[in-house]
Amino acid sequence: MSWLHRELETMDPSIFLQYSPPTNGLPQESKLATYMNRSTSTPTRSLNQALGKLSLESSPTAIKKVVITEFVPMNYFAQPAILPESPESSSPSQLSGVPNTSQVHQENVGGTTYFYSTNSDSLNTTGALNSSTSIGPPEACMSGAVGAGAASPYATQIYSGTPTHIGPMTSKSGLAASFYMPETIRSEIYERNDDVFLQTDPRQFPDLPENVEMYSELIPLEGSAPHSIATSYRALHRHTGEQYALRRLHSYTTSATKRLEMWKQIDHPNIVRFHDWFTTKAFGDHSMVLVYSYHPACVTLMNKYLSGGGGTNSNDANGAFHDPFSSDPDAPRPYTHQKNAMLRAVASGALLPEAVLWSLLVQLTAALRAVHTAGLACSLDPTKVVMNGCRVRISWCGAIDALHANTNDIGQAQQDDLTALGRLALALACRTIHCDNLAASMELVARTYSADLKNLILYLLSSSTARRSVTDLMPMIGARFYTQVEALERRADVFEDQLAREIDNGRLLRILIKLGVVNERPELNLDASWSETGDRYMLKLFRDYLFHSVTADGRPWLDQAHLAHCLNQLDGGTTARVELMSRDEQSVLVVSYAELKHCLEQAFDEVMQAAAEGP
Ligand SMILES: Nc1ncnc2c1ncn2[C@@H]1O[C@H](COP(=O)(O)OP(=O)(O)OP(=O)(O)O)[C@@H](O)[C@H]1O
Repeated sequence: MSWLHRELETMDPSIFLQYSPPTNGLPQESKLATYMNRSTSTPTRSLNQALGKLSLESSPTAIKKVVITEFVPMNYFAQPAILPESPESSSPSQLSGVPNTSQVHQENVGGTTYFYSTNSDSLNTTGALNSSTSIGPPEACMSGAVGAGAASPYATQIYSGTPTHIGPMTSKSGLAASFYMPETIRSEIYERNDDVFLQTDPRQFPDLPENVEMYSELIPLEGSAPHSIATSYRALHRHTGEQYALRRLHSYTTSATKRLEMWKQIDHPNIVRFHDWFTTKAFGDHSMVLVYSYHPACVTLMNKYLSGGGGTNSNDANGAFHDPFSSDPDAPRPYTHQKNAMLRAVASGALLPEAVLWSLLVQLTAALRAVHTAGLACSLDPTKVVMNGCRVRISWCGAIDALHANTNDIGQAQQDDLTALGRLALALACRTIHCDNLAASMELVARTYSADLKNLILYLLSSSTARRSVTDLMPMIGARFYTQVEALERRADVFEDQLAREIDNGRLLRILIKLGVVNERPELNLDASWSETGDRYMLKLFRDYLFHSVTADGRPWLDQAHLAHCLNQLDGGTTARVELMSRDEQSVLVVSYAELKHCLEQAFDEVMQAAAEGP
């Protein structure tokens, strides 16, 4: 039986097709013919000329009954290496090289007909490449960056692997562990996503107003203690859909908002951004609401390092030291208890590595520097410093200024900030806020940490009348500043690597979506000129090759690396060739990925146009 008949037998979906006389030897209803006729840039004429020389074993009848066979995947995976050599006799054109003619030749190997197209390289792949990055119209895609150069990077788009300077990242301790271990970064991102996507149902808080100015879906922030002065909420901006943190000052309002205006100008990576304020009666009183950026999965320094976060062991999941007195922070503590708490922290290995302490201090001094330079002060407090990941931010800045509008002495408030930083540094070093006995606490610091850390704390806590400044801390921080910068650079490297992977994933997803959209659309299946013909037929065979390959003994052949490799080749529209076998295994088309990509773009555009046409 000739390949032509075998093609006809598998043709789908019409039961009876009116026979059209062959044009140059190729019947028009043949899937191959419809593919080869699909555009002027394809080798229609050459193919038809080549096929015109074929001698058919039998002539088709006037009306051909088409048998629809059930698909059985039998397109055994074949490496390009096993493709037959280009037959010298069947075509004057070359298989490889840079062809400038549109020619097709064929060869029959063991009853299977191989069709070679030699013009695929001359397809205008650049345009197709650029549009492939998007599943929408070209202007909506992010292809600007890749389309700009003459040689598109997509032309060789295969995943480049992890750069050698990134890995291997074996387990590390101290700053490295929390700053740039990929697993740590990944778990931080999951935590944030959990916070954003696994949202608490606002209906759990029926007492809260549905809308407060431009904000809705108010949820009290986890951990916020209900009291009469202030409450914190997470809320959604009704227009932008973005999340914000709201700080409501109960039954309070002020017209002295000069400092709040100044806070609005401060944009610093270690300060939670203050955006706006407004007054409202939505809560049933006359409240003032301050609006801040929302940082998902935040935890206060107090909860993370100083109060044990409710953990039952001396070390909780965050590595926080559990102080048995923390349930009652106001309880008086005898000296021995303080010292014992610190010694237990030492014994249980709960003390923070010095590099982590310096990282926190560098970030906090950077924040204080920005605040003080702007002529403001922020009342540093471990319950008002939040962390997510390894980033520290001072939260609710400006709330004190709203409450004590313009009355407090900024110079004194800045000195208080430095003292508060000293207390915080000491508390972090001892893993407890109960460091009232300065001598005992400093003894522990001196025993465990460097002299620089001890001097920094002593400087900040000194009661001399000399005016202290945050810039004086720089010599004490010294070269540790470089450690922080280096850690951040390493972190940026890890992010870049992860981003490169995500970009690749995005590309492959887009191309998979396109293939899925185009292949065997049920609503167009009744149209014989669509799913089984033209560009779509090639894509269908490619889909079979990609996902339905089987081993020689008929088992599914699965190799995800091969899948990703082929999809990358398709997205890149490379000149590499792939052999696509018809489902009856009697015909094989040898096409380049550039040609397949062209088919995909055309077919996808058709679907897009059909979708845009409307009823
Ligand atoms: N900008 C922010 N984005 C996201 N979460 C935040 C932000 N600022 C603070 N948080 C989190 O909100 C929670 C509550 O903070 P809040 O300061 O209201 O707590 P609180 O201990 O009740 O303080 P107060 O008694 O002063 O109200 C904390 O767990 C903190 O991590």
